[in-house]
Amino acid sequence: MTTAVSTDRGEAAARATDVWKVYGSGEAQVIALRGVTAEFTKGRFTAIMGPSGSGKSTLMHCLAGLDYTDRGEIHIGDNLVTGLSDKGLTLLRREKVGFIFQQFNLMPTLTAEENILLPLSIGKRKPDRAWFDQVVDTVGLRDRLSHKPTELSGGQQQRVACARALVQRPDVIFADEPTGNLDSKSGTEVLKFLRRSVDDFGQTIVMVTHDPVAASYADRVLFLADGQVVDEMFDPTADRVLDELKRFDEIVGSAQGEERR
Ligand SMILES: Nc1ncnc2c1ncn2[C@@H]1O[C@H](COP(=O)(O)OP(=O)(O)OP(=O)(O)O)[C@@H](O)[C@H]1O
Repeated sequence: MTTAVSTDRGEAAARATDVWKVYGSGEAQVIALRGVTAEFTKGRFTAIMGPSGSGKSTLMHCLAGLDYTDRGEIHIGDNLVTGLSDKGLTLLRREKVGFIFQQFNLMPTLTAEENILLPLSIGKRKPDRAWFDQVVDTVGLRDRLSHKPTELSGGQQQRVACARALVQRPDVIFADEPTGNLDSKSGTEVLKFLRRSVDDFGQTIVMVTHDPVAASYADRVLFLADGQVVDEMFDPTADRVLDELKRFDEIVGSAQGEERR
């Protein structure tokens, strides 16, 4: 497979340039990213897909300043992420980036409202009440704001996490398998919300997923294999994504067969 350099039109909200990431050393060494170059355009929804171990989470963690790169550059907007101190990274994550995780990651002792406002309170920023109301109404949580996470369904908890990410108006929201723990109805609600936040509010979203249906909500899918960007697809449908993933399986399968011979 050749390394495809990913390009997209418009201003980049996040960008990786020739990023390498190596875990471990010697025999245990794993090259998780091999020179990844990719742009994530402002106001667009991008899904990252690829086989297990292809480097999707590593790429997302490097983009979001949750992990260090070994080589190459990461930008969030005009900010160079690579080279920032721990303090600089903490500030950047707090002010520029929103996260949605598969496990929701809500604070159990706080109400839904307190969870949604937590990133703002940590950053000592005042909530814009009108915007808070709009976000809460969009995710349909108005009558659940005083509930603690244990009093909410999985889908409702993930909608709290979505609202928490959106309320701070980050440059980019990174979502790691946001529907992985949800039944298909709740998953659809979350995906529709993510789509709406792009269409109605101009939010930029980067989402790692294994699910072709989830990927079909994106504007574009970036395919990784063996730590490299190998393809991209605009205006994806679940069927086209599935076909592409099957094609990768065949290529990877035949490459492994060659190696064994
Ligand atoms: N902390 C770590 N230490 C050592 N190796 C790691 C670490 N994190 C990831 N890896 C390795 O790096 C490679 C890429 O992992 P990564 O989690 O990014 O893949 P992925 O595409 O997200 O996989 P999955 O779909 O299974 O979540 C894998 O071979 C993985 O085993």
